Amino acid sequence: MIKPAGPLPLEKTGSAASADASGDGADFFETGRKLFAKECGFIWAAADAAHLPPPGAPEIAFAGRSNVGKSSLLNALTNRKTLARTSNTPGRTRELNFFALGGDVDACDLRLVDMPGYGYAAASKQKIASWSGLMQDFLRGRARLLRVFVLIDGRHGLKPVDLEMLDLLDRCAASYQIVLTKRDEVKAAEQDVRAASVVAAIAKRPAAFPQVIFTSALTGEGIADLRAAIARLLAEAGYGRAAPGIF
Ligand SMILES: Nc1nc2c(ncn2[C@@H]2O[C@H](COP(=O)(O)OP(=O)(O)OP(=O)(O)O)[C@@H](O)[C@H]2O)c(=O)[nH]1
Ligand SMILES: [Mg+2]
Repeated sequence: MIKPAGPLPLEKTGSAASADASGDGADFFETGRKLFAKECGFIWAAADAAHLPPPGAPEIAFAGRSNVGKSSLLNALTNRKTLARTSNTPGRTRELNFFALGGDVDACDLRLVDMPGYGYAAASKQKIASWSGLMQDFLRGRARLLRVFVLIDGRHGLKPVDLEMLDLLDRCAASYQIVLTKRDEVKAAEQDVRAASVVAAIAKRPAAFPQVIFTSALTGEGIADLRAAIARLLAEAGYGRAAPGIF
């Protein structure tokens, strides 16, 4: 990937994601496609740490500034229009929303967590404090949280408030990976430059995965790459192919 490769066909942009992790010729694009073709449904909402779902399936979470496109990306990944509620109004998603892929709350292949956005200008101090508390409790307490995908607006790159989020993730030792969004709004000539500057900016961060994926929920660019990266992550964590029958 996961480094975007401009005009190349999508499947070719994902060479790193599709590379064989275990020496047996695994095709993570195909595994990812199959995984995300499964049924997916909303299973849980948590407005505070006391009401998180009991641990079970592996989890990945999507974080990012308000309006960056978290809910839209979740819909694109799962090929649904209205799984997660999207909005033009920043701050729409106010709780941690859990979705189950390929099962229900008790048993599924993967839980997807849509996180409330940060950097919402109109948010009160009290709201910001409760958001930070919820984030910390969630990030520190989830043994099966495999990775947090931090969405960054591809038109702007990393903002100070994004760096604060990365600091929090580093402090919580929560593995994270940057996903650039709204690729359709960025000129082809600027895409590689934007991705390279983000890769350079996170190079020394302890919990950061060093590769970046550039996506568009609108055109679908990069979505197959992201699915492949997730399939690979699951396999490397011992789920999926390592546990026959899961997917
Ligand atoms: N052009 C373009 N617009 C997008 C893309 N993804 C999301 N958007 C738009 O960005 C706005 C915000 O999208 P959401 O998915 O609701 O953003 P969010 O990050 O979930 O926002 P909060 O829940 O408020 O934190 C909507 O108007 C979307 O249509 C994209 O890939 N390309
Ligand atoms: Mg949202």
